[in-house]
Amino acid sequence: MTIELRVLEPAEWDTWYGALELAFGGVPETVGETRLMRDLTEFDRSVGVWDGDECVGTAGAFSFRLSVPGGVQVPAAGVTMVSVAATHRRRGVLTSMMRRQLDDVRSWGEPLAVLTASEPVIYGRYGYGVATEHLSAEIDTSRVRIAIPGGSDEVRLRRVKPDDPAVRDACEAVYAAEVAARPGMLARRPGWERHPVVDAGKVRDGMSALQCVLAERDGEVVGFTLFHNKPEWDRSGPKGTIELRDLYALDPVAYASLWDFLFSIDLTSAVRAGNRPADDPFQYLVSDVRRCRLRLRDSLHLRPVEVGAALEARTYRTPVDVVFEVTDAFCPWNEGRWRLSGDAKGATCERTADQADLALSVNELGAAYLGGVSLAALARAGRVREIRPGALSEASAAFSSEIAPWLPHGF
Ligand SMILES: CC(=O)SCCNC(=O)CCNC(=O)[C@H](O)C(C)(C)COP(=O)(O)OP(=O)(O)OC[C@H]1O[C@@H](n2cnc3c(N)ncnc32)[C@H](O)[C@@H]1OP(=O)(O)O
Repeated sequence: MTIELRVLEPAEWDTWYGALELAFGGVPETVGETRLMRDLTEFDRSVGVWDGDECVGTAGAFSFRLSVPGGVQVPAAGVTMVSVAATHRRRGVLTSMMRRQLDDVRSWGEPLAVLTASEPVIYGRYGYGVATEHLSAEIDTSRVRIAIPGGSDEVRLRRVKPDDPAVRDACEAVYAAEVAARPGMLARRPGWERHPVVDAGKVRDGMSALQCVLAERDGEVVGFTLFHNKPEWDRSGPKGTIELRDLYALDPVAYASLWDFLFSIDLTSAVRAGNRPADDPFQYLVSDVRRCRLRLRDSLHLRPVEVGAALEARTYRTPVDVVFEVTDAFCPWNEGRWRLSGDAKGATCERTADQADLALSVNELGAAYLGGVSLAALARAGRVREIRPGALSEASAAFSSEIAPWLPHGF
């Protein structure tokens, strides 16, 4: 039987998605999740690998716009729904899909490809670097208190229905303000506003349906939180947990007020947060950071598909003029020397025959791209080589970001 890789047809979606679910263990998603993924699938950007009429490989790409340092939203392929059947693994099926996909992304003119990995070991070979981390926390709210800056009396907290269209609009406006400020976030495309409120099967684990509380000042929505409550009891009494899904606010007072609300819900003694920015301010407001059990994990993996266009698309915190010698075995069109000249206003990045100042692979460029991983730290790990003395600290300062890059949700 011949193996065929081809673009996905809408009529094939159920079989294709069934193959994906099976590769992830075979536990079906909720109806809401499946419907959302069906609606969000971009068929002409998805491929299936077929062994006869059996789907043995899946991969898709969303046409995202990713916020980068400087606030520009850059076209980026959001690599998603990647799987290979257990019967066909380790025969190069994934590599064939990644080859096709990166060639496609290049032809679509998107300078970046991004993904979240089921296992971080998979994607380095295709040129991805870990560009963002996320912070998780398990906070003992029976012991930990949160400090609220003055002015909280002006913030009104109001419980609302999370899927009310007016509520969604107000929350999306708060989200959009954050996208402009923080690299790594995705500008919302039509349909994606359903993502934060889709029923993700948490209810099965004994959790409440999604709950939403708005923070308002003078009648304007200035923040919101989405969460589940998981009530539990033992012989000494209640010990429920708040499972945080989202929390955004436009100012520090609204932000702290929402956290304080979550900390003080009766019959609960813990807040669990699975995906917060690495520099989330709550860490600096709590009375006992050790009892917050903080942990960092890799999140967004980023690949410059066109090195020149990618480096030109962002701005640089301090002036920079360096020549990179780039290696890229999987996408050799990026190999060679590139001169990057830029500052906080803009940048150019062009091929050059000049001497190289720094040598690195495309993985390190991807890791450093959003400003969350420093080139200097990568050099100390032996992954960036300084050729011209001074070039490392110049480039490292220029690439850095004042605010930690963060991807708030998977895709
Ligand atoms: C963006 C996303 O959607 S992430 C989700 C990824 N999907 C999953 O995790 C679902 C379960 N796993 C799978 O479906 C498959 O095992 C995949 C997709 C991870 C790998 O597919 P395969 O077709 O087996 O990969 P392929 O044969 O092309 O492997 C290429 C190389 O990567 C290595 N590799 C692939 N997957 C893994 C892994 N999970 N762990 C370690 N090495 C791996 C292979 O050993 C091979 O190495 P080599 O070139 O040195 O021989």
